[in-house]
Amino acid sequence: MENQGTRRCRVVLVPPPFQGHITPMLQLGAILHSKGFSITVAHTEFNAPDSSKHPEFFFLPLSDNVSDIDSSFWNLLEVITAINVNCKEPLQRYLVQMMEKQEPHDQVCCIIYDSIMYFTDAVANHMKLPSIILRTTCAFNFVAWHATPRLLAEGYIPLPESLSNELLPGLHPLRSKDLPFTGTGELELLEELRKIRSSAAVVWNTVDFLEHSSLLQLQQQYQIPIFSIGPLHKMAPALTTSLLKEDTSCVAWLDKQAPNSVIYVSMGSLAMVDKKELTETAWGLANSDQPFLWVMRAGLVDGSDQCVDLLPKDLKEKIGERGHIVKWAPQKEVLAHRAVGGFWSHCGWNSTLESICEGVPMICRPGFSDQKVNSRFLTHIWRVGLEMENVVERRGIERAIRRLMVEKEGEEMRQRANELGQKFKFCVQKGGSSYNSLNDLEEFILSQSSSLPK
Ligand SMILES: O=c1ccn([C@@H]2O[C@H](COP(=O)(O)OP(=O)(O)O[C@H]3O[C@H](CO)[C@@H](O)[C@H](O)[C@H]3O)[C@@H](O)[C@H]2O)c(=O)[nH]1
Repeated sequence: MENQGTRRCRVVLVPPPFQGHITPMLQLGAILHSKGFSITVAHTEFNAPDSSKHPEFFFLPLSDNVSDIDSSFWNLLEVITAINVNCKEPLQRYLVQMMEKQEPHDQVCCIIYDSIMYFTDAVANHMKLPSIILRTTCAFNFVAWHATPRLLAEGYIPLPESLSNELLPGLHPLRSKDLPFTGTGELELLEELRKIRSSAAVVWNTVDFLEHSSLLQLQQQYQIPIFSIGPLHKMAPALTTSLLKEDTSCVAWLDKQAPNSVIYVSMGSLAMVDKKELTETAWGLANSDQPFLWVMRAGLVDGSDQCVDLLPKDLKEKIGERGHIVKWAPQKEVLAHRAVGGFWSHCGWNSTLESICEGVPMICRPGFSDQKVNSRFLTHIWRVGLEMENVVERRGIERAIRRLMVEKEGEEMRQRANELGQKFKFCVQKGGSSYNSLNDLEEFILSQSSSLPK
């Protein structure tokens, strides 16, 4: 179903099938819809968004043939490659059909695709449609990616252990171990992801003041407009984008806790931990004496649907009512709750933005890719997070929780997070940088549409 009304033209969105990417794309769709554009979401059948939650969009399922391959975390590169091969023909076919039937008031005026869905560029070219890329990580992540040829030449990739703590020249504050890639195996995909191809512009889920110099650097490199209109979840009207069912029981539990007392623990939708880390984290939380809310999604430990069953009985008894465990939480609501005073996070970019917006400081336990970059900025530039070292054991965890939740150091981080959160609020308000940039994006899309053949 789709609510038409009087619309300007149609924007086709192409998100990849991952929660951390579908969310910002749907948020962008909701923003553009509120500006009068019609929205089509062309998505894979694998991990498809729930169309019933978005009656204002038209959904176009693309057959991806991913069911034939192992789609587990360990195989993400193969899944991404398969999608880019398999979805091209169906998207092109659907667009041809759509454009043959389109009414003058419902012309497709541009395609916006996530960097991961890079096949879209060829489809847009074939259809003579302008395309725009949506980037869902921080801008600095791409600054680091663009430095790959130099880092390869200087021997920083593949990563020699002896250099892992060394600050990288030209990439302050990253150390070699913070690079968003670890070896040459990922370089081919990286090369695809960092290209801007024939895109007319880039939309970035970031905030200008936070990443001003990175954005300037990328702007010079790309020579096309960059619209930084984040944080998208604050720019968009409220909408549900979860692929998993949210367990809202945690909100009633939070209501019973003291202000700023709860540490929220979540590793996002992809990052995993091993059984030892799960147990050590649980002991650290149990021994910290702080109340905690923990998201143990199915698969957080590889192969386990009920991760809570992996915890020993005596540990569960010690935790008792002080810990509340769910499989998936309404995270934005949780972070905005007065009881939540800290976030133990894998530092995905959405979680990072959501936490800062609510003034919640973090314990940073990055897993892979841009998470390491985000963690470094959170801990060493914005100073709203504590870094968890690689060896995760109960005493270190207990100590980190106390530092964040009880000690002055944590209070100061909370204050800085609050100040950053306030600045974010100004950016999305009338006259703020993201607000203005969105108006520019709107004009830009309309200017692209006026040059299309009628
Ligand atoms: O119980 C939960 C846990 C998470 N979320 C939401 O899920 C999203 C998770 O996104 P993110 O924090 O970015 O983590 P990932 O799911 O790991 O996201 C992938 O995509 C991000 C954006 O490109 C990257 O920054 C990450 O490294 C990559 O793993 C956020 O919006 C959360 O609010 C919930 O709603 N409930």
